[in-house]
Amino acid sequence: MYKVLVVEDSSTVRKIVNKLIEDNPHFTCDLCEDLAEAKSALESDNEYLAAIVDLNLPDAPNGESVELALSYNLPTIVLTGNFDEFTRAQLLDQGVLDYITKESRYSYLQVSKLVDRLRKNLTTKVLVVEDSKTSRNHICSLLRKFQFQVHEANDGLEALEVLDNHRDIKMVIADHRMPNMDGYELVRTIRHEKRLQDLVFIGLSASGDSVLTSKFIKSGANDFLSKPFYHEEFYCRIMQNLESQEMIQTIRNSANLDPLTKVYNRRFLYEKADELFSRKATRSNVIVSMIDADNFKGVNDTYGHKTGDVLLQEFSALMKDYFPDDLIVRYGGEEFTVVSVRPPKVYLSALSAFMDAVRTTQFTNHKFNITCSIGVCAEEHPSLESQLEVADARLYNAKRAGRDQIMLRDTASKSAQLV
Ligand SMILES: Nc1nc2c(ncn2[C@@H]2O[C@H](COP(=O)(O)OP(=O)(O)OP(=O)(O)O)[C@@H](O)[C@H]2O)c(=O)[nH]1
Repeated sequence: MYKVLVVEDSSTVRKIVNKLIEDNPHFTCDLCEDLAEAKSALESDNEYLAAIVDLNLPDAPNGESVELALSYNLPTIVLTGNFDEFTRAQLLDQGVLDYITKESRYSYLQVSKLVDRLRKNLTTKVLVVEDSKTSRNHICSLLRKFQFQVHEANDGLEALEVLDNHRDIKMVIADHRMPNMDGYELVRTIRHEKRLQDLVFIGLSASGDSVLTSKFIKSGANDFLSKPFYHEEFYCRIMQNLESQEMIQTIRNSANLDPLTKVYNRRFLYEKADELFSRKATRSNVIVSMIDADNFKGVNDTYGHKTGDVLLQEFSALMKDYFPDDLIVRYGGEEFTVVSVRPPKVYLSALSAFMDAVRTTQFTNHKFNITCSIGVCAEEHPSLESQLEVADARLYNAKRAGRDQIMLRDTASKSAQLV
């Protein structure tokens, strides 16, 4: 749970801001109506994700509340009754994140959206690629102010190395002119790699050069920024691009994930299979396992269907713990498929550990134990379908042999040892 400090003398505005922020289950607000209350709140606890402060308070008529929040290094959003260009520029120079006029519900929605963005940014990695140290430092410090995890590279080649080492980077901001590999070549190289297709790429180009900017877009950039840029333009473009990417991800997840267990569905399995089986190098490493909870019907019959659903969710969560780098699919009912390209010994020891964990876990609030049976096909096959067929036949044999066992070839065992 993240805490947000709200300092505002109008009780109506306080209530609206509080409601909009706390509608999001990640947040709770501490409400203060003047500077004195804000001081004592910050003295007793300054673990706030952000501060939302009114510029003029009865006991702080000259922006002292803003200075206070900034002195605690809090990402600060300023609320004000009227828009004044001079004050706005002054506040942004002081280091506030944004300056929002109290006009309508829409303005307060902006505040709650920005606070949620800060929360997401804490785990969002951005790579800044720029050979000018001054410009790079400026962009990095703006990004850090918005709570991003920032990585840096001096040119395109260095950027590719960083992307390889930090595979969860979500956005790249890169200049056009750099030694070794320039921004265009970098974005073209990135777009060539399937893994990086969804990465947000924002190009930086010199002011007013529309040829450079269109060249960036044509090379595969999502957007561009002309240097020098305004603080607000910078973060509006960054936020907008990240939000579009998240929306695409949400749509994709709803097409690819099983809604109950949040592991992949069969549709995604077959899509992935094309990738895995199109190349001999990956095809020969594929290991397919069919994992089935034993006597699951009995769980439904004893505890009800809802508890059965919770068991499936907890069973899937356990699989995610033991097979973090493998593809986990709900094949149907209580039957799951795990597709791995890990070295067989490493993967099979994970299967063994998983079986042990299933035996000892107390599932659902009824705290009962279950077991599972597993059929594995580690031999090379021309298609996923035929590997699935073999793994499924072995699962059937494991069930027939008494359940709670793993069938790697023709013999069952209580743990996964290559035979
Ligand atoms: N709660 C719940 N039950 C499901 C779901 N999907 C399938 N089932 C139930 O899972 C049960 C599967 O039963 P069986 O195929 O007989 O398998 P089993 O009881 O696990 O027996 P073995 O596999 O032989 O160990 C059926 O009762 C289905 O109704 C689901 O999404 N939620």
